[in-house]
Amino acid sequence: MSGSGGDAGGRGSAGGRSNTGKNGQGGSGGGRGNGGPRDASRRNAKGRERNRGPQRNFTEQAPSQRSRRADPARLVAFEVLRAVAEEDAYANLVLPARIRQHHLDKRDAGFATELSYGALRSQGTYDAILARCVDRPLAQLDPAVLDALRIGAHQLLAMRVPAHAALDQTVGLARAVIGAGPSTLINAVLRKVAAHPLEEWLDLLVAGETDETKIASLRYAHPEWIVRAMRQSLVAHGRPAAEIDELLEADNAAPVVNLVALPGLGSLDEALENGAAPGELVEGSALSSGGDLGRLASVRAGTTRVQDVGSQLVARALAAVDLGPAKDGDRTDSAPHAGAPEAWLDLCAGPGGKAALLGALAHQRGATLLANEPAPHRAKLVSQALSAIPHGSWQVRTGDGRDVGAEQPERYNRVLVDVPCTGLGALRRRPESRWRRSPKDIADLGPLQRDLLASALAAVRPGGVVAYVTCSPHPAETTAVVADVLRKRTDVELLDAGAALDAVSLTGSLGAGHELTGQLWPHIHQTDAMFLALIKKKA
Ligand SMILES: C[S@@+](CC[C@H](N)C(=O)[O-])C[C@H]1O[C@@H](n2cnc3c(N)ncnc32)[C@H](O)[C@@H]1O
Repeated sequence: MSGSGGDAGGRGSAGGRSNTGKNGQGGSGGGRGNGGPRDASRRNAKGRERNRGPQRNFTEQAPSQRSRRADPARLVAFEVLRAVAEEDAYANLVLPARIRQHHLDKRDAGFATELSYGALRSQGTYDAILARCVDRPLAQLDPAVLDALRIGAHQLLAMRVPAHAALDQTVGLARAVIGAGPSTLINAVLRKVAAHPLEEWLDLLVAGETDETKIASLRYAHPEWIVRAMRQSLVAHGRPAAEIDELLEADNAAPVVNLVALPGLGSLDEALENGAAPGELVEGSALSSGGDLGRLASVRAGTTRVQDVGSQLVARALAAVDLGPAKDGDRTDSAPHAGAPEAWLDLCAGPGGKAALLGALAHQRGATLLANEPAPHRAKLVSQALSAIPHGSWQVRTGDGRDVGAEQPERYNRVLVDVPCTGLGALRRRPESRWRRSPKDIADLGPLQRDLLASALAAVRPGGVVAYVTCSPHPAETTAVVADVLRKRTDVELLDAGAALDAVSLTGSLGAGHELTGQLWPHIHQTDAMFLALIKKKA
């Protein structure tokens, strides 16, 4: 047996399998030869370290006799886990900073990414395994020790790191940054973890369990309430509950990096010449080949941007709605006169991904875009995102979107309201978020989501359209919000959002529609689980 990580570099059924190669971030297999920090001799082309021997040859040295040096890539992963736990940091923000700070090369950066993301994503499953290997409740462990154990567990169970290297290096890391005492415990516990490969551990954990939610929670490393929420979401949007395993598994895969060329401004040529593949779902998109995107001139210029295809589809669907010819009867006191260029509004714009695409589309059509965002630092990001689009066709407003409807009634032809949500549809991107969120977040966000949609409906002119968007498929954030707000009004109607998504897709049949709303899925469309409702205000 080649160690539990023998083939685990990639797939498997349990949460947190590493998918290093998939997004091109490569993962150095990290294991450094026989554990020496700079021995890359065993790494393959993707930087993974092969687990050569059939045996798990652990060193017989006592932890106290081993290296006190922390391998920089493992140190970065450890620091990321610590920052997430202690400072409520976001891994995707803190990781690049630590990689720079420790001057990691590309392979080590890939390894640190795989290790930190994997250990965070699969935390629930690893904790269940560790609980069987520690003689006290995990809550009684020093949190730093627990994070070191999670890092060790991920190397042993889900990466192509030889068991002896995973063990020696994790113990060395613990000695260097926590102390000699805990390293003995870490050594003993990780030896127990290494006794079974991941699949065997999962079988042990679920043995005798009949509750499907608990089983899926352990197998796919999601909190039980999210398993239930996602199953409920599938059914609410007309998909079989049986897809839950595929959906949860998709959450554990590293998301592909998609590019968008801003219409009329950007080009994908350079990206395609550098190995990117043309996007298959929506025009003007490409699948990045990974690596440093900053080397592409159009990315540096901001005319080609990283953006999930789901986001591209919903923005394009809003822009493509046929509003028919403007009529004089559409006019209100505050509305632009008939025949005037269209006015578009992005009510919740930060950090500006969809605003950039909408801004470019608006510019192409001679329309203008107002991008609103209340958080000043995020409003700045919106301005940066829009800066590649000729000035004069867009503006940024820093303020509460709930006020816009009253301040600027019936002014806009097209309004995007991409509301703050739980992000349950984008768990792939935020490895720690599934463990941070709680059902209370859904309840807490509900009033704001309804108020923002009401403000958007007040701001749209008769004959205009509002796109209500979330990156969560949860019915409490999607269909229930739309139903509640629409129930009170007779002046609006739902357009067929599934058909609108099809109309802007290259395939023409995404299968995302259900009862006039649209829902994209990671396991079906390889996008974030974006929800779209298109609401037209009657003329
Ligand atoms: C889901 S994000 C929008 C993502 C954005 N559309 C994009 O594609 O980059 C929601 C945004 O709503 C903002 N927000 C929060 N409260 C708001 C409010 N009261 N009015 C308007 N926007 C708000 C958040 O700061 C956040 O930037």
